[in-house]
Amino acid sequence: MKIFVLNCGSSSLKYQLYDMTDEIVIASGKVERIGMDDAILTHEPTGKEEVKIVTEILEHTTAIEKVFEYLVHPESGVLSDIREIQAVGHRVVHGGEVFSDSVMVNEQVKAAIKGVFDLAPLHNPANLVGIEAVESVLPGVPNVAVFDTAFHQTMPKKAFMYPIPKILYKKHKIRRYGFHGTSHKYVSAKAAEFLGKPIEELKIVSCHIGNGASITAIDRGKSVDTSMGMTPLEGLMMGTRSGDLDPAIIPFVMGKEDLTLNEVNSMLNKHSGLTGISGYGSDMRDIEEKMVTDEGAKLAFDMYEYRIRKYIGAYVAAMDGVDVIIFTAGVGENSDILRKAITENLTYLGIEIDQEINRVRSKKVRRISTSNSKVEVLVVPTNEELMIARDTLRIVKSNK
Ligand SMILES: Nc1ncnc2c1ncn2[C@@H]1O[C@H](COP(=O)(O)OP(=O)(O)O)[C@@H](O)[C@H]1O
Ligand SMILES: CC(=O)OP(=O)(O)O
Ligand SMILES: [Mg+2]
Repeated sequence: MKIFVLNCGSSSLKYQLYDMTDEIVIASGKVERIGMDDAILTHEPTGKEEVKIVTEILEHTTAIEKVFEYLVHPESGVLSDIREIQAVGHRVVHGGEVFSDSVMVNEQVKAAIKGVFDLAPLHNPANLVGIEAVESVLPGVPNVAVFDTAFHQTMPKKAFMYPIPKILYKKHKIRRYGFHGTSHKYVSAKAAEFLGKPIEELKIVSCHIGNGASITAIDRGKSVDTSMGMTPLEGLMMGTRSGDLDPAIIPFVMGKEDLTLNEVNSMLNKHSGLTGISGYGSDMRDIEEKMVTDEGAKLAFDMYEYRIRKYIGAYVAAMDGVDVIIFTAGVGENSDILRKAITENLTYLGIEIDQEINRVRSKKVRRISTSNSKVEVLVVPTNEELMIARDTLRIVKSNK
């Protein structure tokens, strides 16, 4: 069965086309910097030459249309007909408390995804656009939704409740949900496999550092706490999101700057984080380049790193120890500078890093800690797409 997987992130879209007979990737690719006039589309047909184009792509719909064009392209295509795709798996960021597992998409599911737009304003709208774009190009082909929130359903109440009047949880489901669950689940399983140990014996701190970023405490295979909350705004400082702050700032700034609720939401989601502090935008590659000479970029980097380090400490405390720390996602996998800055301040955990290995670029799972280190520190490339493809196959089969 050929399964197409779509992962619409806030600023990027990633896709993979699988032949699930042996989980082989027939084509993969991504569109980065969506919303900018120099968006980058990279299409990688297996066994053929990679295509890379830089063009204006302002919306996710346009990005998806372009991807389908390349899938059936006379030279760089891998399908003779787009209808060879038998099922499509979609990453959907927020499932609220409605979904604790992946589901077949129907009108009710779409309404439920829409029902929590407010809770993931940068993501769920993009995810639904993805579903609807596929429905129009591939009518009749089953779509499966795989939720970021599902893995974190194991969090205990003391971790997922907010210390506000309890009635608000009952009335509005205001609680912490957590995100990037598909990724945290995948990399923690990969790490256990790499170390040759059962996951049931490991305490893992998983750092998913991309444009959106979250850290999860995984105790013996189960998510017990995670840095994102009711929405993907809580927790770490991110590309454009503030992460944790004093909630009193919100009414204060609304009064002082005469902002509406929408405006303050947009400020915290789109104009904060690395963008808000550096003035150079959200891309860590730009920050790293500028911070050598620019104070704003340096401060942005230092705050970003410091906040990650504090969360690692918090989750070591939450689990009363740690065996493995994982770095994953766009920044976590690629920025040796950030990994160095974080880990050289974790000496209290007995962590020792081989900086030479840390600098090596690779798409493979690798250990960057030395053999003397008391904690294993790994870089594990995430693969949310493979997890989604597997779930899609499972759901499609069980619905037959
Ligand atoms: N070589 C690199 N060095 C540092 N950061 C990088 C590098 N390559 C990619 N990134 C960072 O990865 C981020 C994207 O991560 P990704 O996990 O794809 O994000 P998302 O899924 O949230 O859109 C970019 O914003 C960029 O900052
Ligand atoms: C939930 C979330 O922040 O996702 P992303 O990292 O793709 O923006
Ligand atoms: Mg992502």
